[in-house]
Amino acid sequence: MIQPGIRIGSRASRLALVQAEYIKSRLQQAHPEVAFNIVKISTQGDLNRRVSMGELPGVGFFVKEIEAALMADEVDIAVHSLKDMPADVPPGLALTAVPEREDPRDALISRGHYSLSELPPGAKIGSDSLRRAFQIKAVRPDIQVVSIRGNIETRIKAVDTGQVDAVILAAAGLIRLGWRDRINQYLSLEIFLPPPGQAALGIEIRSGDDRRAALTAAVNHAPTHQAVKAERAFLRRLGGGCRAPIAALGTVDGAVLTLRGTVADESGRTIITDQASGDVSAAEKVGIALAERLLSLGAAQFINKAGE
Ligand SMILES: NCc1[nH]cc(CCC(=O)O)c1CC(=O)O
Repeated sequence: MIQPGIRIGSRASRLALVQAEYIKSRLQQAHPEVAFNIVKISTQGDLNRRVSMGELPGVGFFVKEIEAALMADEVDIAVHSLKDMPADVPPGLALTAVPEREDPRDALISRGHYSLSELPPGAKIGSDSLRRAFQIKAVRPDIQVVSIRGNIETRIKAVDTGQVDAVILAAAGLIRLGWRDRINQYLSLEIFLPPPGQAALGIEIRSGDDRRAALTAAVNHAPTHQAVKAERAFLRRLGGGCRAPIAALGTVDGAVLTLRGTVADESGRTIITDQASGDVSAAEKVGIALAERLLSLGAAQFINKAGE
């Protein structure tokens, strides 16, 4: 019997296609009898590239069109950068597999190959992330953080042309695009805690599609999946849609999952960090417990305000 092909939906950006190709080849290896094809979908996030990310309404604009294609049965499997996925998966869809995480750290690319501490006084760093801006201010209050638009290539070019002295990007994206040797410094996780899901991929299908769910299991990495579940439960409990910067990273050591999390108010004046541990099988409980701890430590004041 001829098996129908499986359509893998991806954004058309270079990073998204590299990620989709990687998942396609892993799936192909695990299921040689099935044909896998990549379907490119252009998203609002790509179309609005000239608009600063902070100005775009809501979260998840990179994933929405792909989810719509999934629901409309135009594709069967979606591959997303997990950190671009909203805390809640829409009804009708399911996040079934999370492959092993790439390096979760942020990375600095600078003119003159300087590290963050070596950059000259008053240097300009290009970033569109409120989280990264606060983290920079915490160690180098003299540095000017300027808004910068565009994809990863455009941001690196801004360094090469002297528009900015440095940019901070997720190491994972740079490594996946083959630019590991452009990284001048890997920033410490102590200060630059990444947002939930950084460096991880999310494999999404229509819920109830048991055949595809079974297929995607081949690319799942259980420790990463559990870590990401904790990070996303943390995000959800804090209020996924709020504008307050939220960072979280889960790590698994044997049967113990440890989650570190940070939440800042919109001005960056108050930054609250803590960690929680628990059994790896109770990942979401760890995420919720940490969120509640941060809320009781004072995050409740600015989280609630941000939603108004
Ligand atoms: N928001 C854009 C985005 N989505 C995923 C990555 C990089 C790879 C990843 O974190 O998985 C990036 C760029 C960046 O933050 O540098």
